Amino acid sequence: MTASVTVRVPAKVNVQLAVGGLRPDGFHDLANVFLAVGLYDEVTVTHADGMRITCAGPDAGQVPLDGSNLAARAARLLAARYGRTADVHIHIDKDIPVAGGMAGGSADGAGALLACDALWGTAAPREELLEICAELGSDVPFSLVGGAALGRGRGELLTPLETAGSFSWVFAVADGGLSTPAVYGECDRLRESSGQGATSADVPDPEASPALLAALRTGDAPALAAAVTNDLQPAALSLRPDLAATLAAGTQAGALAAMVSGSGPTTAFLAPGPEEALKTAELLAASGTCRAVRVAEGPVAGATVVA
Ligand SMILES: C[C@](O)(CO)[C@H](O)COP(=O)(O)OP(=O)(O)OC[C@H]1O[C@@H](n2ccc(N)nc2=O)[C@H](O)[C@@H]1O
Ligand SMILES: Nc1ncnc2c1ncn2[C@@H]1O[C@H](COP(=O)(O)OP(=O)(O)OP(=O)(O)O)[C@@H](O)[C@H]1O
Repeated sequence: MTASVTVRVPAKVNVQLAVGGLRPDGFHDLANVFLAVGLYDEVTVTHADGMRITCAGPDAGQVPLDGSNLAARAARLLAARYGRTADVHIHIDKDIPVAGGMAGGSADGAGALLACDALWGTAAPREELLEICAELGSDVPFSLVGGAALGRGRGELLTPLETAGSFSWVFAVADGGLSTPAVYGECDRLRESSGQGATSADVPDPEASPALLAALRTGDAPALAAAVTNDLQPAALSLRPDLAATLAAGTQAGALAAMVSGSGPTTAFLAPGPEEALKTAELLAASGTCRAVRVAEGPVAGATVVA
């Protein structure tokens, strides 16, 4: 019997996040262009009597260790489908910022699912794993597949995207987090207060930008920088006006593009290459406008069994 399984799962950045109108089910239709980047959580599962969750890492204190943890929910959903109990110790080595708009919880959900599938020998078909991921959250299917992909629907319906080469990113981690529903809610509020209306009847269908997809396909960082957009950025800035100073500091530090990562408050900066990314990271750290700075390349592979 396998004693333990470890799965490594990357963070994501949204290079385009086009947000459609509020749907009757409370979600928004998206054209969500995901890129997996090389900041990783590691999820290790071991047989146990009952379920137990532990977490290590600088942000570990902010991670729930009860049944609400996405990793615990993933294990329970898989166990229920295969008529077994989720008797497992889940340990999360957390390096992805918590509540930072980089899909850290989603990464742990996808990681625990893949790890339990290997530990228990359930060998669930890929389609079934993706279904469980979609049940866990809109970002979770992408954490499983990684690379680059266009997410339609609420972000869970994925089409892989062709990319060339690697893009260099700098991430500025902010103090505190932002709640994803609160940021979507603020997006609706801003739309309504501008007289536009916030429902699917008022907002045009979101579409992926052809220029952005071409930039990914050709590995052209300046073209990607010119095409990145995030419809949640005004809402994140409205809730966290201090992020404007971080964005300005990154631009001043030589970034080709500066944007809020997903629902924030992490901000993302595209650099021409890895050397320039290190330089931008140094200057950003010195600017005093963020809590920590990370550099990462993308695209990288999705959830992968490592041991
Ligand atoms: C901001 C992004 O990270 C961009 O990739 C995602 O859209 C959020 O994905 P997530 O964290 O997996 O979100 P979920 O757990 O599915 O949903 C949490 C809440 O976010 C809002 N939500 C999420 C996805 C979506 N397409 N529309 C929404 O309005 C809803 O209020 C929902 O109740
Ligand atoms: N394994 C987990 N790791 C971190 N947070 C978790 C986990 N499971 C549940 N959560 C809850 O989810 C909330 C959001 O955390 P997460 O790190 O996933 O945010 P995020 O990166 O902004 O997500 P996204 O980019 O998908 O919107 C946390 O405040 C926490 O309460």
